[in-house]
Parts: sequence; C-alpha cells; structure tokens
Amino acid sequence: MTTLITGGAGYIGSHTALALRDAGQDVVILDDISTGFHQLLPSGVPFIEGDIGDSTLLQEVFQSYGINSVMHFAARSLVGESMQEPGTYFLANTAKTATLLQTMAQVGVKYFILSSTAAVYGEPRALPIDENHPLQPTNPYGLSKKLIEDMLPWFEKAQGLQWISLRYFNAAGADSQGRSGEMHDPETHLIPNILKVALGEKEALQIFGNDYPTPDGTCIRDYVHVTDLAKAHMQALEYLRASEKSGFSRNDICSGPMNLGSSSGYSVLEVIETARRVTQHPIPLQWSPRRPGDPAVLVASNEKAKEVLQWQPEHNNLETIIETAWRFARK
Ligand SMILES: NC(=O)c1ccc[n+]([C@@H]2O[C@H](COP(=O)([O-])OP(=O)(O)OC[C@H]3O[C@@H](n4cnc5c(N)ncnc54)[C@H](O)[C@@H]3O)[C@@H](O)[C@H]2O)c1
Ligand SMILES: O=c1ccn([C@@H]2O[C@H](COP(=O)(O)OP(=O)(O)O[C@H]3O[C@H](CO)[C@H](O)[C@H](O)[C@H]3O)[C@@H](O)[C@H]2O)c(=O)[nH]1
Repeated sequence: MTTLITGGAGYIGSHTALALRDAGQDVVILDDISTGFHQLLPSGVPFIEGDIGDSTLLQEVFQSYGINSVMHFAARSLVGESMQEPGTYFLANTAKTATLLQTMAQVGVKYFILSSTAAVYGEPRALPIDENHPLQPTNPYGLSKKLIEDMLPWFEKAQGLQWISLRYFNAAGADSQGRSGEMHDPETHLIPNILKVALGEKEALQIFGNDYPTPDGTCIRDYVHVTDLAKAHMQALEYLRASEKSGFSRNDICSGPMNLGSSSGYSVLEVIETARRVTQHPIPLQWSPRRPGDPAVLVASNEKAKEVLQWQPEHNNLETIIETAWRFARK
C-alpha cells in the first residue's frame, strides 16, 4: 500500500507527503531536485533522487518499495517558459509521464493521481468553470497536461489504470506548522512575490494589468490552500481504492478529472490589501502591462470534488492563506 510521490521535494508534493506521513501511510519520494529543494523533504520519508523518465529506476523503486499507487506532481510548470520552449514541456511533462504510466502498467501499479491545472481550460467561456468546460489550453504548459489527461483513459481501457486528474486552480499558503511552504526560483506567483516585498527582498510588487473587465481592473483568481490540496489527494486515493474494494466493475469506477478550487475569486488588488493587513507592510506597487496569456477571471466550480470525494476546503479564507504563507516566508 505504499504511495510513490513524484516531485515530493516541491511545493505541493511536499505538503502532500507530509499529510500522508502524518496519517501513518507509507510514502516514498522520487525527485530530481530540478526545481525542488532538499529542505522541503519531510523527515522520515524515504527519498530517491532521480528522474521520472528513467524507466529502469522506476521499476526498481516500484518493486523494492511495494508501490501500489502514484501521486504525480513532478513537472515543469512555468507558463511563460513554456511559451519560449514548448518542446521542453512536451518532453518533460507529457513524454516522461508516458514513460511513468507505461512502467506502472508493466509492473501492475494501478492507482494514479495527476497534478493537472486550470490551464487545461484556456480562456473561460462560462464561470464558474466546471469539468465539462471545453479544454482549449492557450499555452504549451496547459497543453502538456491536457495531453497527459488524454492518455489516461487509454491506459484505463487497456490495463485497468484507475486515475483521477486533479485540476488545481491557484495553489497558495503553507503548512500551518511551518514545515513546508512555497519556494520557486524564479518565483512567478502572486502571493510569494507580495511577501518578498514585505520582507524587503523586492522594492515593489509589479501588477500585470489594470484594464481587465473586472470591478477593479485586475485579474481575479481562485486561491486554494495547499493543505486542502494535500487532503484532496488523500481522499482521491481512498476513493479509488474503496471503489475497487466495493466490487464496482471497471466501467463504474469514476476515473476522471476534478477541479480543486475554493470557488471564490479575489482580484490582485484584494490579495494585496489582505497581505497589507496580515504583514503590516505598505507593499508599494508598480503598474505594468498585462502578462501575456493571463485570463481575466478564473474561478472553479468545486462541486464534483465535494460530491464525489466529500472534499471540503477548510482554509478558504484568504487571510488564513496569506498568514500561513507569511509565517513560512519569514522563516
Ligand atoms: N503551484 C500551482 O499553483 C499549481 C497550479 C496548478 C497545477 N500545478 C501542478 O502541480 C504540480 C506541483 O507544482 P509545484 O508548484 O509544487 O511545483 P514545484 O516545482 O515546486 O515541484 C515540482 C517538483 O518536481 C520535481 N521534478 C520536476 N521534474 C522532474 C523529473 N523529471 N523527475 C523527478 N522530479 C522532477 C522538481 O524538482 C520539484 O521538486 C506540477 O505538476 C504543477 O504543474 C501547480
Ligand atoms: O508578480 C506578480 C505575479 C502575478 N501577478 C498576477 O496575479 C495573478 C495570479 O498569478 P500567478 O502567477 O500567481 O498565478 P496564475 O493564475 O498565473 O497561474 C496559476 O494558475 C494557472 C492556471 O491558469 C496554472 O495552473 C499555473 O500553474 C498556476 O501557477 C495573475 O493575474 C498575474 O498577472 C501579478 O500581478 N504580479
């Protein structure tokens, strides 16, 4: 019953590894530390430094640790970089995940949870976005994840893979005990960049665009706490395992995509105002042109995850999200 966490030295993977470990479950992390950090690795969890595209290594790990499920976080995930180097994204995300899925099939590992993204939807046609919204990614990063989603039903049909693709909206916040948090280099995300200003590491927060069709002209996003994401992963895995135990035939098992978001939207300026209150820092601003590829509004419908997984985001409050991130940033 051991779960392999790829990308467990990264932001969301390390929080999920902590949650599984805290729940007494057996976990192993595989990470090549390309964008992750040794200091995010949870203590007491076996760690293998290596590449998810290395089938021989994967076979060894699956067999020696008795892996029966994989939570797959490892990926490149910078939208801007993907516009410059699309091939890197199709190889690192789509092709390496094909190797991972093929090796799982060879060894008989059946459960798979994918870190997918709101970027698979592209420009929203209706809000809130539910899972039936058309998938028309506007950048190679989103397409590299959509292509993985397209592969999954074929592995399901042919080899019985049972999978859930969790489409996160904007992951934010940090472990409430300060054991992990958001670390990216370069950091492109809004909240950690605001906190860098509060810490004096940046002079001002650049705001990309003030002319969006939103009440204050800045983009609206759905921020979901990373601890709630971690919990959803555990519930997704429990759901797949329980569905099989209860004797459902393969077609009844609800492999499929699920949005993970809080279902409420905040503008960039609202996030900054909240961060000003939390940090007691003025956060100077610098207005900049729109960032290419940013949709005006992204807000999830999270009804499916609530209904199917009984998932309930518990740290929805933007203030709590920023407080936990702030505690980690100061460390
Ligand atoms: N952060 C967000 O807001 C967000 C939103 C939607 C989806 N996602 C997805 O969630 C996942 C995790 O995101 P994150 O923010 O934690 O990213 P991250 O960069 O912090 O973590 C990714 C981890 O994967 C590792 N990795 C990358 N390529 C690897 C490879 N070939 N072999 C082994 N390890 C490899 C990195 O070293 C890193 O530790 C990604 O798949 C990302 O696309 C993130
Ligand atoms: O320094 C900054 C950083 C961001 N923003 C703005 O803040 C909002 C949020 O930006 P983030 O970079 O924090 O997040 P994104 O919405 O761009 O991206 C997130 O959501 C995407 C889905 O569209 C992908 O899933 C991606 O992996 C994930 O990080 C955007 O309007 C962006 O323009 C700024 O104004 N200044």
